[in-house]
Amino acid sequence: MLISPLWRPLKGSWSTKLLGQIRSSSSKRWQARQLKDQFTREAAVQGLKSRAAFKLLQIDEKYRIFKRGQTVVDLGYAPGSWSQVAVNRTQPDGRVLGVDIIPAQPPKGVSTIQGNFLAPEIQAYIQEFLRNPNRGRLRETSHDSGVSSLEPGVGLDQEITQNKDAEEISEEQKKALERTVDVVLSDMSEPWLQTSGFWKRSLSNPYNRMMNTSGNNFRDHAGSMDLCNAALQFSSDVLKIGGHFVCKFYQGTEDKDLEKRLKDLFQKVHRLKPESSRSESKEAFFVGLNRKL
Ligand SMILES: C[S@@+](CC[C@H](N)C(=O)[O-])C[C@H]1O[C@@H](n2cnc3c(N)ncnc32)[C@H](O)[C@@H]1O
Repeated sequence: MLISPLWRPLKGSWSTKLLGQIRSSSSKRWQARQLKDQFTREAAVQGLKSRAAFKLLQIDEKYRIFKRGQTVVDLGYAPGSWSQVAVNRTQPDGRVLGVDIIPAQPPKGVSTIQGNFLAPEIQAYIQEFLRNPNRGRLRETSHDSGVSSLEPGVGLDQEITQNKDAEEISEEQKKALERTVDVVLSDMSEPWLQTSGFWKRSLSNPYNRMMNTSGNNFRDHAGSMDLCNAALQFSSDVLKIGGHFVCKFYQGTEDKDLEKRLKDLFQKVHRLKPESSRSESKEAFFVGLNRKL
């Protein structure tokens, strides 16, 4: 898998430098405009599918959610900048699975499923995909023997498999065996039906096909709560112990309940609004760190 050298720097990375430049500017209005424009421009320069990448990069800089070799599920991946970040941070032996309701060109190194995440049959399909820890994982090319597959994930799963007396594993342990995911990301926003641009048959710019928010705060909030709750329920089924969760939501009356549910599943829960998130928007993020037992 080839990733542009511009992707490499992890320390003092683009977003940090960019934020430094932005903070030093004088006029607030100008600052806000710069922020918007600079992140958009920088995304294009870095070959990122959208400026949304910087939100995840800032979250990762703060909480270090990614590690090499992880399995990451990116819910609502299109056009794909979060998946690009996940591939970059987990390479060379990680795997990233993106799910989206709209068709979009999969970013390099990402396996994708097109479907409505809220549909039980789509979730069953995703879980079936994830059950095999090697499915969707890039194979490394060895110089001597051509292609070699990577070892399956280790940890609790392996421990249980090794210690198990086939008939004696409990229901809890069976469920734990099914958990192969290290990080669940959800940037899902309720999609709105396409109203223009039908002539454009674009997979590389799915934003031409659907908008992300309605402009109605209550509607955006309610829709995002449904999507976040579904992502959280899914995480409780697939996330390994110690795994992490990031979800975007639109702030409103129900977000405290969501935060409570997150606290039941994770050791630490943070609520934040990264600087690359547009200030006029009601969007914010929850980060759940270290899934409990
Ligand atoms: C803000 S965009 C995601 C941007 C992405 N994180 C990136 O960095 O490029 C939100 C995505 O969520 C998707 N989405 C919304 N509801 C969904 C659902 N029920 N199932 C799957 N995808 C959904 C939309 O189609 C849209 O592509």
